[in-house]
Amino acid sequence: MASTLSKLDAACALSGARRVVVKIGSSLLIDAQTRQPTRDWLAAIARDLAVLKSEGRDVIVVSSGSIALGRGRLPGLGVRLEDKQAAASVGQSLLMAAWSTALEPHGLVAGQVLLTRDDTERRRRWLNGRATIDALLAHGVIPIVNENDTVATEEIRYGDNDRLAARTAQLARADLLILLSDVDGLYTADPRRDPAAAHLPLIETLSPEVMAMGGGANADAGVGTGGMATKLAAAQIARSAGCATIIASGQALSPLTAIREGARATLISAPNGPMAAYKQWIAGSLSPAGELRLDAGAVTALKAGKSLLPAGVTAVSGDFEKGDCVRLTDPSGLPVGVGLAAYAAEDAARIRGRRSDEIEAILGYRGASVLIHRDDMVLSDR
Ligand SMILES: Nc1ncnc2c1ncn2[C@@H]1O[C@H](COP(=O)(O)OP(=O)(O)O)[C@@H](O)[C@H]1O
Ligand SMILES: N[C@@H](CCC(=O)OP(=O)(O)O)C(=O)O
Repeated sequence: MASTLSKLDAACALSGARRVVVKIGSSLLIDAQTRQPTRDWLAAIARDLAVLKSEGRDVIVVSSGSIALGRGRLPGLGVRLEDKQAAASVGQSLLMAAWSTALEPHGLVAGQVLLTRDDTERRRRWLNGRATIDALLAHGVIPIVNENDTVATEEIRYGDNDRLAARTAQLARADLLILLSDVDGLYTADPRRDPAAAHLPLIETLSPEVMAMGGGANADAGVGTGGMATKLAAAQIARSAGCATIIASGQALSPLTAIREGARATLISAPNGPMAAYKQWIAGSLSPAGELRLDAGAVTALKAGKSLLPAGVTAVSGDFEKGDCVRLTDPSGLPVGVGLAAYAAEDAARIRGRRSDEIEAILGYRGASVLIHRDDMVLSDR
């Protein structure tokens, strides 16, 4: 009975998702013997992705494989950091070529996105990354994301693509993250070591007991980059961003179709949607670094669900960067809400009270047409 429920749950989560991030590890994409892309598997997953796109869903792929492909092309490379980075440099273009070839028969275009940890942890860069991904999706492109291994050193790495995928899901405000693995979900213990381990179809709380089932970090030293523990850590990041996670096997051809058809998998649900989680984060975890005083017209517009235009701002105070949280106040100084500024304090002060079409002439560059986008704003309940 439990497995029937699991089939419905993972399948339903996929049918209901609006924006999906699919993480694909090197072992699925690259043949261990030939060190070439697994063309049949890629062709099949491209078909799966095309189906999701044709249903109107946004799809983002997080693809590993650059280092393995680069090593295949430059077999003489050693194991030093710079050798790995050289492998990534050569392999990343091979990886993108493989993706473009696989997606082309479906009329789909692949867009390369290389991220380092700073891109999702520093809000200024985070806003830029989000805008790029949104623009790619708006043009029907499938972003193919990987870590920027050529420049990322240990201190600035995500470390594994499971976590990178969760951060990408958070950045893109996806509602579903699919981690394709060599195992069909989470078990009560490592099924390779404990044949009595039971499959868990649905996880609603990532309790310490559940987290412990993945073992410690690098529990499976020598196999990938950390086994189930990194997948659970990724699911936890996704969940706190309002994004559910499916852990499923990617070993057969067309694994996404298999999930749709009820293949066994684990669904880790998320209680709130991504937008609610994002707004909770803005309202609850960030301390405002400055203040924008609004005129009465702007206050009315915000309450009607509009974004904040520079024209409605009468004063700017504090020292904030683009992407920082700022307090919004009405003409008498009473709180209206908080939001993430699309301009730093200095530029905000220069464009306050001015029309959006004057911004470029005033600042000398074309930035956002609003000072705070409505999605990046939380109004006080008054
Ligand atoms: N509780 C668990 N449930 C399922 N798999 C587990 C568990 N604990 C450890 N594992 C191991 O994690 C492996 C999947 O992690 P990994 O090899 O990193 O996957 P991938 O290469 O697909 O990213 C499984 O093959 C399994 O041996
Ligand atoms: N960014 C690296 C992969 C990192 C990683 O987590 O790999 P994997 O365990 O195969 O998902 C690469 O492209 O080779």
